[in-house]
Amino acid sequence: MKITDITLTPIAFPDPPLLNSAGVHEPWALRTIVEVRTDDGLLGLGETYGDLGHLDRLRAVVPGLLGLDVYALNAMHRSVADALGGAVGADRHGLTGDVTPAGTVDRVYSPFEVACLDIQGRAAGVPVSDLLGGAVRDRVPYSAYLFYKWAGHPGAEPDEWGAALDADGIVAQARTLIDRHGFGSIKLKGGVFPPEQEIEAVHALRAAFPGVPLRLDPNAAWTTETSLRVADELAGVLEYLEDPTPTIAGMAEVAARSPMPLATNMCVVAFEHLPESVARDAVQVLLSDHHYWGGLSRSRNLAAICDTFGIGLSMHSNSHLGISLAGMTHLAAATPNLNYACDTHYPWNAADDVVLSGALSFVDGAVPVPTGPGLGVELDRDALARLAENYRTCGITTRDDTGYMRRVEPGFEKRLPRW
Ligand SMILES: O=C([O-])[C@@H](O)[C@@H](O)[C@H](O)[C@@H](O)C(=O)[O-]
Ligand SMILES: [Mg+2]
Repeated sequence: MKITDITLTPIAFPDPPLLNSAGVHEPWALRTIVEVRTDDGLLGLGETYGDLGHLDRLRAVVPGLLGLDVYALNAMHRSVADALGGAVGADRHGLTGDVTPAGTVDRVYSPFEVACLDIQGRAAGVPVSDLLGGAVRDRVPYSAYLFYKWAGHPGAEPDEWGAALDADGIVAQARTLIDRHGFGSIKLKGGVFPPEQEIEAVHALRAAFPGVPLRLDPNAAWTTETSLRVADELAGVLEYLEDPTPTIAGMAEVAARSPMPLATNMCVVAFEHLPESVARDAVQVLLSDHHYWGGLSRSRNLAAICDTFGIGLSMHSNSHLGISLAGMTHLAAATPNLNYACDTHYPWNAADDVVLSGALSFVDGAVPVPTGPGLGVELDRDALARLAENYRTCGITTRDDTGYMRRVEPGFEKRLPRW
């Protein structure tokens, strides 16, 4: 089954003004939809970042992939590495740490690997989870991913979610997400307000949702001292504290005295970061993400490393649509040691999905693992055309949370740590 054609379609879909330590989400989120076709007429799908630099790198590797067999994943990885020639992608799409040349290869390779696994599954008549070793669960739990947010984008009408700028707003947002989707655990994106306010919000969540596992993620907004103070105040309340402070060294310092496990999707984001992190016991829970850990198979390698070193495994997300959610769900289903509910931004963006509805849904806070061949999702061609037109007209080519925030608050600085 040789690859005969690859189509890359950059898309944009509406995104609410979600706040984080870097700034605020712009009105449009970008992705790239990857379609891989074979000589026997099969089609496989992938989804990845849409930032222009990444899109250019995707385009640059396509010629080397044409003609390869969809089973030749090692050759594909090699071909991507050769075509990139050591290039490093500057990461502007959101708080996922330092990008290295090897990490850049993994980011660019990922959507092609997913598309080839989709094709392999379709050819064999089995779901992608079977290709990854077989599902060990038939439903994948996700967490309610809460964000401080404005009522709407500046100059626009309030959106359906309304404002969440204090503890009451955060509890109300959690209630909406849990009522709609049944989530059984909660993650709060922090790093937006001084730590005291975010501690208050976590306590309010604990009071409103007793027994529900809680996480807080300030995306490296705190010094090590502040991190330890917050950790002490939230001892027994959080299941883990995510990226309180920058760097492996900083995380190790906090981890040595923290009463709860520390998690990351910022200081360990490529295989070459693992030896130091393991040696210093900087991170007790790793957030995997097939979009930058090199696709689904290499994410399973990561899971094996975590298993070996006794590191817990969770899953990270950025703004995404259904092809990504399908990939995340197959991977989580086939990863025995993925023992935390996964993150997903999907509820914030699902209204504008690019796949036909029906294949993916949240039932009691979990996505039932698709059982159809491949990823189990089909492209909605009308939606793809609409979202591609959004991309052409929205005026955004690279995610820039900080620049957008500065237009509203000219003095805003992305300073990590800030408190
Ligand atoms: O979407 C966001 O604003 C998040 O802050 C995202 O960019 C992060 O990468 C992410 O979700 C995280 O867990 O750090
Ligand atoms: Mg995080």
